[in-house]
Amino acid sequence: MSSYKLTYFNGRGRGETTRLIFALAAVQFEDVRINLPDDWPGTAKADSPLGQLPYLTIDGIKIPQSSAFARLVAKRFNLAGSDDLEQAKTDAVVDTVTDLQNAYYSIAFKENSEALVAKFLAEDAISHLEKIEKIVNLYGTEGYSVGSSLKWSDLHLFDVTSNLLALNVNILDKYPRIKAVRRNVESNEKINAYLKTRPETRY
Ligand SMILES: N[C@@H](CCC(=O)N[C@@H](CS)C(=O)NCC(=O)O)C(=O)O
Repeated sequence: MSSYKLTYFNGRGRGETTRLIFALAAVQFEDVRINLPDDWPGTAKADSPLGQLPYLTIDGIKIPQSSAFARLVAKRFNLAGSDDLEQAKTDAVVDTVTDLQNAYYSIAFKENSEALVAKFLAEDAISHLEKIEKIVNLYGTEGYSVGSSLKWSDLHLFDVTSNLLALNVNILDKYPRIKAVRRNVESNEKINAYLKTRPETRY
């Protein structure tokens, strides 16, 4: 059995999808949370492979880039798709969700950004949500983004759309497929238990 250590800031951010994969697979991992500003940059930055977080240390080997290591872990625990075609569909959903994640991060940390956030919610976020609804409709069944079992794409969708719901509780009302995936993820027993005990953070 491999050992896993996730190093990230004390937030959900680009680390939470992997935490959710571990929770769903019921796999133990070390959850190292770097505190800002005290512990960053300093030695934590120097220790990271690319001067960024997150990274995952697997049996002593550090892997940067959140999608790369989330995909690896998902593959190991059968949450990445059952054949290469289903894996590609799952990756396509993940990438479509990551486009939204990147757009969200481009506005989330700006100071005095009320106007920017309002514009994002009215325009950019909607355009991304429409694409996500479309691809989930294309590849998934009710409650699943791909096929008919939970995959890491569902977990990624769940976490990233939570950021939008925190800004506008009604933002998903026009996206029934996205909402069904969220309900399915949230009602999973292992995920539900994890959500109740994880640290509460804004992002
Ligand atoms: N493509 C990378 C992006 C990593 C990234 O942008 N990390 C940010 C936090 S989410 C970071 O480390 N910022 C601090 C810094 O660059 O000093 C990934 O997905 O892991």
